[in-house]
Amino acid sequence: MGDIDPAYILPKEHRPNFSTFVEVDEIPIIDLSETSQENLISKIGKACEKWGFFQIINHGVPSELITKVENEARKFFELSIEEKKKLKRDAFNTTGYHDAEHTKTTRDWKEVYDFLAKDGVQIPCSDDPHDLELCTQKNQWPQSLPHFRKIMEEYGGKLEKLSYKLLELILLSLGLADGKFLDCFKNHLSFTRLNYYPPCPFPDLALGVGSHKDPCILTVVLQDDIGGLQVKKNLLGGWVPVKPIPNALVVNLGDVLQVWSNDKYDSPEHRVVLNSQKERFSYPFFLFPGHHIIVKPAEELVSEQNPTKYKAYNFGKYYANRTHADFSKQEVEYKEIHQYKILD
Ligand SMILES: O=C(O)CCC(=O)C(=O)O
Ligand SMILES: [Fe+2]
Repeated sequence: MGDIDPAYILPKEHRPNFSTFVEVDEIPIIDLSETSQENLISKIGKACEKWGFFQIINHGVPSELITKVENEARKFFELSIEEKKKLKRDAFNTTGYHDAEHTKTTRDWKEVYDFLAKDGVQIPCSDDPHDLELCTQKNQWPQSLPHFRKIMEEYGGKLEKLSYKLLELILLSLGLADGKFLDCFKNHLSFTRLNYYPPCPFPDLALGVGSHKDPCILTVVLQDDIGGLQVKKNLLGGWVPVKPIPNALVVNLGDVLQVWSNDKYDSPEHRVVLNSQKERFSYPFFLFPGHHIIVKPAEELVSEQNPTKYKAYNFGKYYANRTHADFSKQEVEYKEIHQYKILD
């Protein structure tokens, strides 16, 4: 990555201004081994309402497994570009390797590898509401790394289970039944991602991931000790770093929870800033519903005084729109959740 490819250069107003990061360590840390379920739900509810972001400790993902994931991920990204491109993702099969993801209209300075929790699930092939064709998604594993698949499947499985537990607690914090939305997970599109952010010679012009809201239900991320993830907090005047804490996992809410909660909770904007000297790795798990799901506010949270704030939308079509926008600098920005908002 020598000469600056203009695809990476952000519009001026979106460039990171390294002098305006707000150093507060207020993003809540929640201990999942807390014995009082009531306290736990209350802490999670407060964190969701104020930040939409929190870190969890004592989450039950073994540190030996985390070390193995880190080693395998490093080996994967060190493979030759030809090897990695054998697993290249395309607009119709969204799993595997990709080095040209775009957030909004700018290319991200990163390489990714994605694998689904449920191999072989289907998503709509396009976002055209009249096109009913479905595309089958197949995981693509690197043949030259004999332990990679087993380790990654174990990690993905642990994060999936943890995500259900977090969702239950979040639903309880909203006063909803913990089993609500269970029917969403038949053929769900959840996936694990390995992110590799190489050192960047122009960290003031580009981002590892541009400012975005996750389109999923919630995200659980393991990050290394380099730092770079930031959450937007207008009240504090800008971008707040999500500080790496050894053995913690970062949790953030996605757009689906924003809609289900009828705006009681927000899916926060976040981004990843780059480092000119050091590479960074992170390993998120994104909890998604199945493509057939219609997303709309929970009826228990809608009343005459608090009417529904969103038009219902088909998750699969929304997802297909996002997936296709990942590939190029497009004229039209991808769909975002505010476009479904019912304006008063
Ligand atoms: O690298 C990270 O810490 C988070 C990346 C992220 O926000 C994403 O992949 O959606
Ligand atoms: Fe994200």
